[in-house]
Amino acid sequence: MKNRYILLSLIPCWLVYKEEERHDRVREVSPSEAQKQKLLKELGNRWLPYLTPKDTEFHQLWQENYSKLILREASSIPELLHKEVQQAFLILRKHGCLFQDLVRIKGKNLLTPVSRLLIGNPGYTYKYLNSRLFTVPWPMEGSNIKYSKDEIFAACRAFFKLNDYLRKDTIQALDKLHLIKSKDSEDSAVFGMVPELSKNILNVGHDMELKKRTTYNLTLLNYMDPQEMSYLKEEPYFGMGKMAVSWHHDENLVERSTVAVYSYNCEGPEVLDDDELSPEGRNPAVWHVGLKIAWDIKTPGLAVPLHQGDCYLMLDNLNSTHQHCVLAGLQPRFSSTHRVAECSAGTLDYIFKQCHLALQNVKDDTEPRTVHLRSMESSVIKQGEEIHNEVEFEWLRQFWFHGHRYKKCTDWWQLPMSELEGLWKKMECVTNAVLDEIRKERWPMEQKNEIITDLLALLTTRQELRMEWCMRCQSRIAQNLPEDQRPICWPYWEDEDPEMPLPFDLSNIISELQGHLPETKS
Ligand SMILES: O=C(O)CCC(=O)C(=O)O
Ligand SMILES: [Fe+2]
Repeated sequence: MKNRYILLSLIPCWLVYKEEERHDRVREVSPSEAQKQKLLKELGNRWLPYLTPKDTEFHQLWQENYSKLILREASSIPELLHKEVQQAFLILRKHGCLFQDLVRIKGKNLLTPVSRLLIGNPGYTYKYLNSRLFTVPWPMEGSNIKYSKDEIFAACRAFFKLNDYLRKDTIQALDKLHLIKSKDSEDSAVFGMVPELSKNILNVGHDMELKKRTTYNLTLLNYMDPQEMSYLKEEPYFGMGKMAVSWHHDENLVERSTVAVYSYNCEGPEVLDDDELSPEGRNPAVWHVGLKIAWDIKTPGLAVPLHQGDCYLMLDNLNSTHQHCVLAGLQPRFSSTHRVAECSAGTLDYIFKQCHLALQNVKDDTEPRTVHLRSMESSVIKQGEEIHNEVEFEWLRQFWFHGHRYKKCTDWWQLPMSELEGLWKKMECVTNAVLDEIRKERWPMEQKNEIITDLLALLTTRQELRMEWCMRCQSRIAQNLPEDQRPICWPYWEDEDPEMPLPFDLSNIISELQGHLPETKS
């Protein structure tokens, strides 16, 4: 592991240039980007209107257009919970557990202004802006997790408690707004009395739906000290001032699930008197959450000030119909954003199952490097190679891209990651075995062509993604990160590596496969 940096520097630079060219060619303006540019041009130097609590129509606008945004003022939340949570934020900052993410947006590598940490169910991950974050596990019942420090354990426990509090609170809020309709009441109106049994079944459906949308499985913590940021983007449509997080919808969430946010700005010198500072618009000294309706320029935007310990809930489909942003104040500020991440392909259980599925095609009783395949059925080969790509690019490379950051809090991921690497290595042997079989004459033409066509597509993707990950790791912005966070391009190996049956660079194999296909197909 130690010599990874050395290996990385040996990646031939022509590979890098090739990849840059590819990106230039494929980089194009997405429709939403084009629409955004058009809108900004139309606006010229005018701003769209937005309201703050100083405006008389503020509450009416909120009720009419932003009713699924719920604010819970700090005073409504138990004092002890505030204490534990705020302490937890400070501990995590003290131990350097929050990191700026090197994300990829429209082919560009960018460092997020806010520093983040994902805490949640053991083995869960959350993907945003092409980066998969891995949870520092919170201590759920029955889990036995080792933390690097007792204080970090206490911090994770505090966010687990907060999560439970916010879950219960969210259920109450949804009930109050009748946002999860009881099927029971709808149906009984139509059919008269519902027999007890079917009533129970309907209630079960209702409860499941409620659970699905409120059982937060992780929280993404944010932290930023505006004084440390030399540059923050200006909010472009309304003139709301400096943004810590630009307009966005939260990604990868269960449909219609709530996002619950706890906001904690460190107290500083008393914030300047509101009206004196800015007779119009929001107070730039105070942190706010900004909301707007997506694709709507008629409805004014909303800027809601957030004071120490305030929480807000984005209920039901608010996250998809509206966008939100975070407007910076002057003091450092933390937030804990509790989400129901869509995890059908995002848990360790899931990826292990996938790997075992792929490796069902290997006969058990063989020595490590030479594997014997059970089937050369094209669908079986294809599935195996797809999973090979999935574990390599969605798990191993994503994990090592974050360097050693996870070790700061816990060694929880080390063992599963090395197990996954072992399974992936076996899949390298499978690909090698498939290639060996193809080189033999005995396969019917049609079956062979089918396998080669699928394999070619999947190996081309593998090659392209390997180059892309090398580029991401080698970018200047990545290399300038502090040592413990610096991306590691892993897995990586040299051609002569006796443990690896195939080269890292698949160009020659791809050319060979192209040569196997009949003229018309190549
Ligand atoms: O900090 C906040 O209030 C919200 C942050 C946010 O929108 C996000 O992390 O997605
Ligand atoms: Fe968000």
